[in-house]
Amino acid sequence: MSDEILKSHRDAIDALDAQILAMLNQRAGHARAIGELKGGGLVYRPEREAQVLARIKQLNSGPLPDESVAKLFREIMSACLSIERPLTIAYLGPEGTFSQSAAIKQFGHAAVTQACASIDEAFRVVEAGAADYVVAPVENSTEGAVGRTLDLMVSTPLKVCGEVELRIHHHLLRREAGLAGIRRVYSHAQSLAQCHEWLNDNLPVEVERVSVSSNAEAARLASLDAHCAAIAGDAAAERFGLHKLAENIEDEPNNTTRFLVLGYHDTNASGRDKTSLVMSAQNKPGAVHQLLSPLAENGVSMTKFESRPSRTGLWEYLFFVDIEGHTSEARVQNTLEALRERAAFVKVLGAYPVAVL
Ligand SMILES: O=C(O)C(=O)C[C@]1(C(=O)O)C=C[C@@H](O)C=C1
Repeated sequence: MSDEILKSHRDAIDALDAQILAMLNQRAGHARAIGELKGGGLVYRPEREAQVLARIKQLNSGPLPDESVAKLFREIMSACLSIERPLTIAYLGPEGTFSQSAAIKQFGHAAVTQACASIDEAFRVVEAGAADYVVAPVENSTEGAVGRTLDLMVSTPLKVCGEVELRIHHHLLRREAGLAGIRRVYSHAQSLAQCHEWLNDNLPVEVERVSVSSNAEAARLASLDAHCAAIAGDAAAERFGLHKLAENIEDEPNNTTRFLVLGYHDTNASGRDKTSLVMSAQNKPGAVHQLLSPLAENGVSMTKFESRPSRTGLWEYLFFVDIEGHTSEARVQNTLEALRERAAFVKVLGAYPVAVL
């Protein structure tokens, strides 16, 4: 490669960087002006963010992949929003958990993330106004529903205003560089289960598997003892400065966790939305079928159905249902009206944009 050609490309990059910088600040100036128009009210607009990201992906003609440009714009909006007002996001800690990664995926790095000891506490700090939003895991593609989040959603005054899908990649992490001498592997019970085959195939049988409260806690423990390893994700590896001895060791390659974002407000329609509901049905034959028939009658598709025993009455069930569409649409309103006539209890948990990233 000739030095001259290299220099000409770097000069071009310098010139473009100066333009990009000037444009970013122009964009931030508009965001600040919008912030002033909002007059100290609601600054975070998930429907607008979803539209911005979807449009960027559509406009993109490469060579950068759609996902990369969307991630860059995620961070640009995060920085713009933080000059309107910085947001605080509560999540199930400690630092380095997948919940924290989900919070950053949704709000970008300019948001302040606040680790909480439990999902209950994360809801409570937002309900009490000590944080703006909570990001809580609701289901995993291999392990199923997160019951505690579902239970909390039944009674919280908070509304769902977004969803985040996070691919879960587990790595074997350790302070030392090689596999030799590992006596114990720490991880959350779910992650040990999700990497069961890999552990059987790659570590001696005498290596003890110890379940702890979170993957981040596992990484912390592994960082203290040269004979221990942890199974955890990238954020925990970074947080505790551990080597990745083996990457993506989950047995199921499409392992994904879905998180919900909840805050104290409703969200306008973005054009591609979902509505989450919880309702009760009587425990008698055909009750569920009868309850759900208004969906088909109004041409509304169901994207999720999860049943859970109600904690109020024996043999009564709650049904968590996600439907396509927003509560401002007539077909969704008609469906809700019909559901309210049939079910003893219906609560709209929130209407929000379908995940774009
Ligand atoms: O459009 C707005 O309401 C803005 O505040 C601007 C902006 C952006 O940077 O594009 C920032 C934050 C909002 O959550 C949505 C979009």
